[in-house]
Amino acid sequence: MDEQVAVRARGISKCFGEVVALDGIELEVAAGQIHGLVGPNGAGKTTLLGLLLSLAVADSGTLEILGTPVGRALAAPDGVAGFVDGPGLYPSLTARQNLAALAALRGKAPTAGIDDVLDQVGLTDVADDRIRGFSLGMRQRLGLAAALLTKPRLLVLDEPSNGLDPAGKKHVYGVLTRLAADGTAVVLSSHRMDDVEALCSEVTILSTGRVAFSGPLTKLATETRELDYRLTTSDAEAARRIAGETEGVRVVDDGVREDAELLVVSAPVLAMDELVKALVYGGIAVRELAPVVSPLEAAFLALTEQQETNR
Ligand SMILES: Nc1ncnc2c1ncn2[C@@H]1O[C@H](COP(=O)(O)OP(=O)(O)OP(=O)(O)O)[C@@H](O)[C@H]1O
Repeated sequence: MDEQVAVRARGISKCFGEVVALDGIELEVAAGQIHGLVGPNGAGKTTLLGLLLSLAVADSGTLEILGTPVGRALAAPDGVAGFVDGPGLYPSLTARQNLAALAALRGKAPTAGIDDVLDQVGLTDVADDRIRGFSLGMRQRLGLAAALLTKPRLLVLDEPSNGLDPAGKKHVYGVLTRLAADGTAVVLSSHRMDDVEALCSEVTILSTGRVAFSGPLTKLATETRELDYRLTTSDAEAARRIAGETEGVRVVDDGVREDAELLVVSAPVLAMDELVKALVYGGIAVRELAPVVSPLEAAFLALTEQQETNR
C-alpha cells in the first residue's frame, strides 16, 4: 500500500444501462497534487468523482484510495471529503449551524474549527445568516468549508469555481493551494481551462468515458502537435521572413498588414524552439511569445471537434 498515492484507478468502467459512462479509466493522483479533470459534457467527470467519493461503485477495475482498496461498500474511506452536484446543505439553518450539524453527524464537537474554516473560505461575515439566501458561489464556499472541517487527505470537488466571483475564487484557490502544500490531494472537475491551468499541476482529459490524456500540463504542451502563437519582436519584417524559413513553422496571420508588429505563427513546440533560437541568433529580440489558446484549451477544443465529427 502506498500512502503517497492518493488515488490509483486501474481499468475502471461504469455503465448506466446502455450508456458507458467510464470505459477503462487509468488515473493516478499523488498526495499533495491538485489534479484537474476536464472534458466535454457527458465525458464522465461527475461519474468518476462520484466513485472517488464512494457514492457509487465501479462495474469493473480496481480503485485504491489513500492506500486502501475500495470495496463494494458505499462509504467514503476515512480522509476523503468533497461533493458532486453541489454540496448537501440545510437551507433553513445558518452557515455556522450547517457546519455544526455536519460535525455532529460525524460525532465531532459541534464548534471545533468552525470559525477557522468559515474564515478560510471568506464567509465569516455571513456566518449567522440562513443559507436559504446564499448565492451559488456562497454555497460552494460553504461546501468547501464543510469538507475542510474533516481535515481531508483527499478532497474531491465537482466544478468548485461555479458561481464564484473573483474574491470567492481567491479564497477557494488559496485554500486549495494551502491544502495541497500540506500534502492533501485535490481532484476537481472544471469547464474553465484557465482555472485548471491556474490551479492544477496535472490534468486528465476525459472524452466519452475514456482518458484522452493524463499527466502534467507541461507534458500536454509538448505533446500538442501544433499551436498558434502570437509573436512580437523588435523587427517584425525580419521575424516574418525567418519564421517562413523555419521548418515546421507556418505564418498564419493572413490578412494582417505586412508591416504589422504582431505575427501569428502555427507550429509544434520544438519548431517554435528553433524559431526563437533563429530570431535571437539573427539579432532580433523576442518581446512577446504566447499561445493564442493554451495547450489545454487547444486539446479540449480538438477533442470536442473530433466528437462532433464522429456523431
Ligand atoms: N445516474 C445516471 N443514470 C443514467 N445515465 C447517467 C447517470 N449518470 C450519468 N449518466 C450518463 O453517463 C455519462 C457521463 O455523465 P457524467 O455526468 O459523468 O458526465 P460529465 O463529464 O460530468 O458531464 P457534465 O460536464 O455535463 O457535467 C453521460 O452520458 C450521462 O448521461
